[in-house]
Amino acid sequence: MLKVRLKASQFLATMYSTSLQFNFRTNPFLIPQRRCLHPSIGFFCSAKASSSTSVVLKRKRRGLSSSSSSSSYPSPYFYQQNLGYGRFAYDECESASESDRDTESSKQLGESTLHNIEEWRWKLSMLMRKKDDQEVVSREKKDRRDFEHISAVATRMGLHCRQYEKAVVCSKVPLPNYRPDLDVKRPQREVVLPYGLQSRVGDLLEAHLSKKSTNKENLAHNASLRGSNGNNSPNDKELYENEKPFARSVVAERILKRRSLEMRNKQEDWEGSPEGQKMRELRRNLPAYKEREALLRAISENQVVVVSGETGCGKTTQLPQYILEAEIEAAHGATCNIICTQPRRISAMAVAERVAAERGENLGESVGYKVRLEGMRGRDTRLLFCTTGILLRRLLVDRKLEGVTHVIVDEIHERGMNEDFLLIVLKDLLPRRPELRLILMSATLNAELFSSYFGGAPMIHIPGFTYPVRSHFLENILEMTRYRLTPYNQIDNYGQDKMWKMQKQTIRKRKTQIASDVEEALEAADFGQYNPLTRDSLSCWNPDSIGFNLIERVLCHICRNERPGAVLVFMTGWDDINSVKDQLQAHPLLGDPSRVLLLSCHGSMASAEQKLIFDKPEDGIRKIVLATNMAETSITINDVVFVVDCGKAKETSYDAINNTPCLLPSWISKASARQRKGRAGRVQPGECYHLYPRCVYEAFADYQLPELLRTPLQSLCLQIKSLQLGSISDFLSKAMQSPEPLSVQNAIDYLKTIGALDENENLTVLGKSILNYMNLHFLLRLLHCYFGKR
Ligand SMILES: Nc1ncnc2c1ncn2[C@@H]1O[C@H](COP(=O)(O)OP(=O)(O)OP(=O)(O)O)[C@@H](O)[C@H]1O
Repeated sequence: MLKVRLKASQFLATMYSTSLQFNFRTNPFLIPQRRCLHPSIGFFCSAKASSSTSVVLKRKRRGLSSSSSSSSYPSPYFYQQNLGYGRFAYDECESASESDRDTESSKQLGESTLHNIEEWRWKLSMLMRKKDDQEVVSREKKDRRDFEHISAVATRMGLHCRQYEKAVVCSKVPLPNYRPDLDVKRPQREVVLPYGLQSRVGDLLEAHLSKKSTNKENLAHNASLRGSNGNNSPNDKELYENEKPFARSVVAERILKRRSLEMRNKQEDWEGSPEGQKMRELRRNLPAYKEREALLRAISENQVVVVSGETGCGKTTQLPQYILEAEIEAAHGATCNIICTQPRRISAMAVAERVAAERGENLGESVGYKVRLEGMRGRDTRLLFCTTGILLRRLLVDRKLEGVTHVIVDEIHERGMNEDFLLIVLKDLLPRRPELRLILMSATLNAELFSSYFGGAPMIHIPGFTYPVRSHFLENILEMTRYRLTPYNQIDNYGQDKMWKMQKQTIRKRKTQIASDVEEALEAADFGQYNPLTRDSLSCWNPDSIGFNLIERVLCHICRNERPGAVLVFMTGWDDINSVKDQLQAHPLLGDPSRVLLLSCHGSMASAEQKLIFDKPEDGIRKIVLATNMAETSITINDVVFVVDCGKAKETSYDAINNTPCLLPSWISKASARQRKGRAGRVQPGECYHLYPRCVYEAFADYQLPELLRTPLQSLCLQIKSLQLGSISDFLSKAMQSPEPLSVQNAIDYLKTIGALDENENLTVLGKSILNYMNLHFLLRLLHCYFGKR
């Protein structure tokens, strides 16, 4: 017994170190739908208004008339609508790679913490400029002096500013004494209804209302008949009961037909308008357009189609739109229901926004999105962009995806855990839903693998299109910048956390296969054609460091010598981003807010903050975005001309020495490097600076190993049981690339030995506690992120 307990506690410790990974990435189902964790954690209590730092409410875009609010405070209805309460049923967990958030630097006693007043000025001037936006909400910790500072800036700009407990609001309209949406003591909570129930209630209500009016007409008609024919006609009850099934289906049909025709008229109006024609012209220039008919034909003739499209070809923004347009043209707009999954929140939101704009609509009309804690979807939304986790969560309560006509899974080449899980579940579903269409989209050319998994599904390839993007590898960068690498200028400075991070840098040195390949490639490389300084530098290049100083030098080079345009820097995680940002802020050029706007983009940031990366800075200011691999796929930042790629991303792997799983930076794949490069050149020519030599790039794997194969199996098995996906080995054997059966069996045996699974492979109380413990750790981590405490 003692032995078992000991093992269980060891296991818990192991889980503790990895729980974030599994809660976020692998198990979107585990997060309770009730999201209010603690009254003081505003961002968990509601949707939009709950972002941790700033939120911009868009009034007009959500269909509120501007007249109702030009001078007065918005009604509670406004907040109800704008905050998205009760509108969406599904929630999603955050991916681990996006969630490793570090603490904010601690405050100095008695000193104002408002180190980012320039950022505030910029945010407020953006607010002034955007006529659709009404206010900025910040939940960062502030004291009275900070508030006064912000309030003074806002007042000078003619804005209204108020503090509601921990939140500060700057608004174009006068603010009330009390804001229910910012009340952390009595937070408004989202009422979560399962999707199926929501739509059933909607349909029943609609049918009921239409039937009521039909019945009224019939009753009037019968009354007149009775008046003339005496008592020979059927009584009212009989009439009502006989009519019921007939009326319901006919009424529903009529409503759907009417809506479909309305959608078609609206689409035709837009296509005929000058703006619509201009947009059409732009869209026609994308390579996907040439394949439009072939794609639509393949989709109508086959249940599964695999589309491989290189970066910039238009697969993400165009293909879902082609299906929607075709359905609307065929007057089936109101009956189609297309779901397109994206691996990340930011891409789901940004793509939905772009597609809505291409259709001349506001978000929430025919195109919407749903991501963790927020979304925008209306009655007529027929094309919904959501994260993979959201769809998985829906599948848990709506196993047949009732009403859904098309599922599009984008960026499947990334082979994240959620995507692989989703494919197993969808493959199971297809025979039970023969009319459902599944379209798999991959950015790169590994379509055969997916096609054979789905029984030889047809493949369509779309060539990519980007404006020319020049690649510069480390050797060229060193020549260009004349920067000299020494053993001493490659130690990344993580500020306060230096000791801890230094240990982490040592851990990085433990060799993985790819690290050995990189070393071999470096040994075999011949840099003979480069000048001696460059050769010296290359000989002491440290592949284990991210290279903060080199990044600084490259950014300086771009700012001083290159044409205007934003820079997107790919880092590995929140800790790197923060440390580099601190370093850059201390630099005379890069830290000068009148010349450089420094922004970060990371998975644990609020969506409103993430979206700032799409805004254009003022003329003469260069935008530099420090992002994780979350900005790698599907998004287009219009003004990005330069990409800086550190060549690494965080991924789960085993620390073989401690025998614990961990999330550590490792080399990316060639596919990822191409995707990173592809973020430049989407609307104009660009440059990509890879901070590693070309020979290292050649040593990269073509694709990253699927997360399913990198993830520790014990926790994976527990996840499968908690999701009620049947026998663990049966489920895993259905994966596109399943783990070794022996390893699966060992993991199951281990879980049985410690008592997490019983003899029949059911979760025991201990197993459930482990999962809850993992959730608890997840919550602690969130609290830690929110309050900035270690
Ligand atoms: N927000 C935007 N603003 C301007 N142009 C855009 C925007 N979004 C997309 N585009 C244009 O549409 C093209 C296709 O974008 P899309 O996201 O569909 O590409 P993709 O084929 O999915 O590539 P990737 O997988 O690399 O994201 C872009 O290269 C760009 O020219």
